[in-house]
Amino acid sequence: MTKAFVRHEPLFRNWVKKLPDSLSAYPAEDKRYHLVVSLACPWAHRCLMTRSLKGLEDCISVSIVHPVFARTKPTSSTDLHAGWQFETPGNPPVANSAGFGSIDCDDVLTGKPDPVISGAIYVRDIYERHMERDDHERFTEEQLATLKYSVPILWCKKTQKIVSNESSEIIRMLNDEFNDFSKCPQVDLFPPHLLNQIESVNSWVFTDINNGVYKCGFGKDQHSYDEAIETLFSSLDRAENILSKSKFLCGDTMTAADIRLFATLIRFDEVYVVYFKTNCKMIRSDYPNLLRFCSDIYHIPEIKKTVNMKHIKQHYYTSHPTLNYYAIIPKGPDFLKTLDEFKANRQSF
Ligand SMILES: N[C@@H](CCC(=O)N[C@@H](CS)C(=O)NCC(=O)O)C(=O)O
Repeated sequence: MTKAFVRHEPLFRNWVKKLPDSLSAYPAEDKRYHLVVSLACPWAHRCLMTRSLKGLEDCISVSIVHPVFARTKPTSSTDLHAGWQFETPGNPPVANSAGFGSIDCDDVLTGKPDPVISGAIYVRDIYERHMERDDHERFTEEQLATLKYSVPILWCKKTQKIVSNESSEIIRMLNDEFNDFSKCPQVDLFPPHLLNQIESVNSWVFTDINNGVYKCGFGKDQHSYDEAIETLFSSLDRAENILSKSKFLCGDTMTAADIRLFATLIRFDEVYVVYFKTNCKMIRSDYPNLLRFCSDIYHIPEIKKTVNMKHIKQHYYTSHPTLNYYAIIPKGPDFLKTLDEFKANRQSF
């Protein structure tokens, strides 16, 4: 059996469609849909960035989970699953699933139980709620056995079901289908003339970089790591080269391809270099064009408000006891300060 990290296929792949195209169960409507996210998760972050850029905050509500994975059946002696939990601001700090660390319940959390999906204490509860309805019939035993209780989730308040748990499809829906309710319908992260180019960039950025860092971090043998790290850095070099010639990955316009790369790069120096052992080069010292790209995107106000480095570090460094048993969170290197300094230095010329 392979010891390489294998990402599980998401199981919920329904589409929200705008009226009048929509004969589907999920027509685009104001305030009908809800996102469940972690501010730490790069896949959820794509959705938050798209929601913010499109001005969909009033249309699509959000629940924010606590950054630390917890036992989701804490009274069971056989079910040791650990995953996302909801928490209430001001509650006592939370330890990791091995009992170490002390992570505060800060003000950005949206409450336990979740105020929108009533009774949900864990993200797992949302999946189980959905499964209790009729849908599990269409999943195979194997799919159910490997089901991940992942975020992001796009939830339908009307049917009380999961619409989608695939971020690449959620961002497409948020971009295309909600323009009637968007404060910025003119923002288009998938402009028609760039669609082929976006898809072609996404294919290697996803495999080698977005997922590539996870392959480095979660592979279970040297060979898997060695392969993943080679591919990761040759693709980062490739992105660096593209961004030495153009502002964004597909030219002068920021597209979904940039949002997807940014979600990994903003976590790179703070987390992946240490935690996933991706330490051949750092963005801040070795990749001037990736650094410039990160600074440009981070300083867009709609993006900046979606970046929560505290949750990012708290989540990764405490949630996998096999990687960091005592849940100690490293102090450096303050990548956001580097981005602010980069911007200030550029402006002073
Ligand atoms: N295909 C999913 C993947 C999402 C994903 O992997 N989310 C991680 C957090 S970064 C998760 O929720 N993992 C739950 C777990 O490992 O139990 C997407 O892109 O939406």
